[in-house]
Amino acid sequence: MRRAVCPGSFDPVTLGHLDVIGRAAGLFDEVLVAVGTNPSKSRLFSPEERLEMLRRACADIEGVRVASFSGLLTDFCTANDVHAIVKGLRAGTDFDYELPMAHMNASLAPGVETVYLPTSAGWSFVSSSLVKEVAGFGGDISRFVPDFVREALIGRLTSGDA
Ligand SMILES: Cc1cn(CCC(=O)O)c2ccccc12
Repeated sequence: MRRAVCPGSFDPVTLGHLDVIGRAAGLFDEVLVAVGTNPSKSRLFSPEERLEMLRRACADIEGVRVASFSGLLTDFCTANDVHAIVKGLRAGTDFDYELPMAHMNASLAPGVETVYLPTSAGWSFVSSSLVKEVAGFGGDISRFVPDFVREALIGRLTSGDA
């Protein structure tokens, strides 16, 4: 069983994430989409909300499971018999940020490889942060997230809980 992990904060999940997750599912027997629940970072959605949105968004992708993790990603990999970390890259800046982590992870868990998938060109500019910013100014984000995520995001931004 070749199992991979797709880690992220997914605050919230975007269609760019789902593009990479779906392609990773075609490369491995199983893909664990892992939501990082690092308490020191403030997020718009709670870990439970992010997990629920991911589970709904990935429900139709065969071979994908959603989980959460805190602490070291390599510890999650060891505990779940994961052999590869799959990262989506949008631009060179993503690579510059990701490469040191790949070397550190290889040092911490020599049996776990990092695999990069370039996002499809149409999603190269899409990030959770930018989607939240655009939605906050009333912009149309319907092309970048599932409908139920758009509704949840607008609800959160207009409820004053953001
Ligand atoms: C492009 C891209 C960025 N990330 C991290 C995003 C995050 O940390 O929320 C991904 C996670 C899974 C699949 C693709 C991606």
